[in-house]
Amino acid sequence: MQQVTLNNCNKPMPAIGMGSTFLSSRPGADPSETMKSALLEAIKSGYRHFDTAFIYQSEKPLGEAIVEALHLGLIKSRDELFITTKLWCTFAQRDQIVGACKLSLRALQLEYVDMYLIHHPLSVSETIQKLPIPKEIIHPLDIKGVWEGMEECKNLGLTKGIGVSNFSCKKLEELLSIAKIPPAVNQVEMNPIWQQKELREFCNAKGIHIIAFSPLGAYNTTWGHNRVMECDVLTQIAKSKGKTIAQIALRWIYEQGVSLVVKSLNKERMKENLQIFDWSLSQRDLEKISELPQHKGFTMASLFGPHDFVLQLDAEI
Ligand SMILES: NC(=O)C1=CN([C@@H]2O[C@H](COP(=O)(O)OP(=O)(O)OC[C@H]3O[C@@H](n4cnc5c(N)ncnc54)[C@H](OP(=O)(O)O)[C@@H]3O)[C@@H](O)[C@H]2O)C=CC1
Ligand SMILES: O=C[C@H](O)[C@@H](O)[C@@H](O)[C@H](O)C(=O)O
Repeated sequence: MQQVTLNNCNKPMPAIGMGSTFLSSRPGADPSETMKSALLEAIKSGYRHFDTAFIYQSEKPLGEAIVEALHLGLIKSRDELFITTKLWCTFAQRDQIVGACKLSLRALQLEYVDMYLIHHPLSVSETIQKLPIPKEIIHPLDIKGVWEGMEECKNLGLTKGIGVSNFSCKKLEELLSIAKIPPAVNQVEMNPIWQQKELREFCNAKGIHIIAFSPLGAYNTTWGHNRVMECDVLTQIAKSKGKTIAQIALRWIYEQGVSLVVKSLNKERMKENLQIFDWSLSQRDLEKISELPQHKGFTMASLFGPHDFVLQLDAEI
């Protein structure tokens, strides 16, 4: 698997990771068991990079899958894996970050993660009971305080690297102006239908590596769409190359110098999504993809409610 070198993390990151927002995928199934067996299957299929988050409830099953993988001898040591988790917005305050990271480590049964990300550029001051979230409890992020907490997690050895997610150029500028340790990565929505050209240019210039989430447009999920997987241009390219549409989308992301996290519960599709390294897109294919009409899929407003301040964050990214 191709690996990427990151600015504040001394461990290389595999360019493809397995996502883990699984909850809505199989109605009726025990989510924890479904996740654990899918994650174990992913390790068997060759995945070594895993993307989780406090809010996904997939840290515990991922931890269990890692224990089992060690037991089965699929991996010799935890060090062979690159594990990312994320600080949830209810913990996004200076004095709560180290504790939140330790909570995630306990669920994962790990002594350290490889990457710890601020999940969203906002904070929520109470535990969320139900949606929509009242606007009184959503606040702008105290970037200085929260990033100091992230730096402390790294300095304590709780995480090898630190970064952010869903950060616009504007939010990154703010962060870079105060950071002692600049962020290694920015995990954002990116796929052929939401190409993030401006953000990519900015991040390239600043040495921040982009990780694409929802690289298939979160196809067949409650929060996703079919614009990537049913795109005519991608379908034609896939046919002409004898590849699948998913492979064309993932290869395009990789050719932009971006890593990706893709989620599948299906063994065949897990393997299919890794088969993108021994062929390439032609100049003509790249041109056609660069001309595709753009549509954003994920919005923070869909999660936190259409409050002015959240809509403003969405408009920036
Ligand atoms: N930082 C953030 O705010 C966010 C981070 N993420 C992270 O990114 C990960 C990936 O993004 P996600 O939103 O899950 O969406 P993806 O774009 O990875 O799409 C996942 C969907 O595509 C299907 N799929 C996967 N591979 C194929 C294939 N080869 N052919 C056809 N269908 C396929 C899956 O179904 P099946 O399982 O049946 O194969 C699933 O329904 C998440 O799991 C999460 O870890 C996601 C959203 C926001
Ligand atoms: O409730 C929270 C959502 O499930 C959470 O997962 C989002 O933050 C986002 O869509 C993601 O997948 O990272």
